[in-house]
Amino acid sequence: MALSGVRVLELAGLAPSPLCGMILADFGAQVVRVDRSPRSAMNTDVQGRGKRSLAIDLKRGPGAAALRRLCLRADVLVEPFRHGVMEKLGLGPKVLLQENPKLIYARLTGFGQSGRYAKSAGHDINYLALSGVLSKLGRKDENPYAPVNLLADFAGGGVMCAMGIIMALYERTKSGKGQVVDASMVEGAAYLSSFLWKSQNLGLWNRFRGENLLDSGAPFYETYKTLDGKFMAVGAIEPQFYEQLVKGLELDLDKLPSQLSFSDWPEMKKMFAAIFSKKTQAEWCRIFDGTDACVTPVLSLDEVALHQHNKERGSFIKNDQEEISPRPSPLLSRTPATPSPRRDPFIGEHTEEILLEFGFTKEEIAKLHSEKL
Ligand SMILES: C[C@H](CCC[C@H](C)C(=O)SCCNC(=O)CCNC(=O)[C@H](O)C(C)(C)COP(=O)(O)OP(=O)(O)OC[C@H]1O[C@@H](n2cnc3c(N)ncnc32)[C@H](O)[C@@H]1OP(=O)(O)O)[C@H]1CC[C@H]2[C@@H]3[C@H](O)C[C@@H]4C[C@H](O)CC[C@]4(C)[C@H]3C[C@H](O)[C@]12C
Repeated sequence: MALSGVRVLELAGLAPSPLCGMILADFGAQVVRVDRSPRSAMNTDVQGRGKRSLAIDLKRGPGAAALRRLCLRADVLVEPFRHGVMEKLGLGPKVLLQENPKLIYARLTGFGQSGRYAKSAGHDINYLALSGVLSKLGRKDENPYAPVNLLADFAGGGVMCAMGIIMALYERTKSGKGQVVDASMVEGAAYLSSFLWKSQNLGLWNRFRGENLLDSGAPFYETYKTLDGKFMAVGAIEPQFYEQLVKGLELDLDKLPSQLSFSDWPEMKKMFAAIFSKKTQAEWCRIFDGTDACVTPVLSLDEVALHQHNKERGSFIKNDQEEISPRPSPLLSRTPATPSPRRDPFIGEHTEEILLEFGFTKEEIAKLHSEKL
């Protein structure tokens, strides 16, 4: 796999860094999640696929020293704590990069390693708010709406951090040197929304929230409820696709206001909603499947793996515990990801095995155990 042979130490975090570690593991990296001792923490990492777990108390000297030893043989360290925590543990980048100059030291935070909020707590919604993106999300006359914790935690955090790590790994093949990856979720969310910034002068966003082309303002870029209480997603932006949407709705294009007549959008949305409410989701699929009307069923998590298109591509996979989840993406033709089918690791499940692999003797391991580290 693309990342075979890459050794990653992922210090256990809440949600973003576990996704980063899982992506690296799915594409072949050996990921060791460094957990707090089993006695004190409940495992909340639901993205533990393909990882092994080592539990060690970093707050005590020998525990931090053990992590420093592990870092000597690691390619990547991912730390999910607020700014300054690792320095407090004596595990900051100055120390670890001094001891292993090839180490890629990834720091996944909400606000970054500098700036007045660097030491503040926060969650996805806070980062999304500070990025400016949240101000653009939500329906007309409603409060801004954060789409679960997908945009800052995962897209702007876990995925962006994994990308930074992989870029640093590639750069290291030329320079032979590691570096610090300062992944701020505020900046990650802002960066992935560059389109919002760059398209300001295209007239896409110059109306209030929820009144624009792509933010539920337009009748042809919206979801509509069907007779059976499900939904259809409509994305017929271009005139040639919009024409097929209108045909599928059995409307006469010539009798409708112009597609881009903003002032008519609210009335057109009501008309479309009334029409969509007359048929079931399955009936609308029979009308629109195979056309370029850009109309698709809004599938639940229970339905996605059964949808013909997703089945044909194998877009969703099952592990040994019969749990369904998305197949890693993107699909590399020659070296695809092979996600582990095994259950996620228990906290500390592989402590001894990992320490042995990283050069600790059985006596040293016994000592760490005896000192309850
Ligand atoms: C599932 C819920 C989360 C959903 C995602 C949510 C929406 C997010 O946005 S997650 C993104 C959060 N932000 C970041 O990750 C940015 C960077 N990180 C931070 O800013 C901070 O880490 C923080 C704000 C997230 C948390 O701050 P905190 O003060 O807790 O920690 P830090 O300052 O970073 O310091 C870490 C300290 O830990 C010490 N440490 C670390 N490793 C070790 C070790 N191996 N040994 C010893 N010590 C270690 C380190 O030294 C630091 O110590 P000091 O502080 O003394 O310096 C989940 C959201 C809330 C969860 C629930 C909640 O936690 C309560 C229960 C907890 C229980 O254990 C499990 C069940 C819970 C109900 C739990 C369930 C879910 O996980 C949540 C709902």
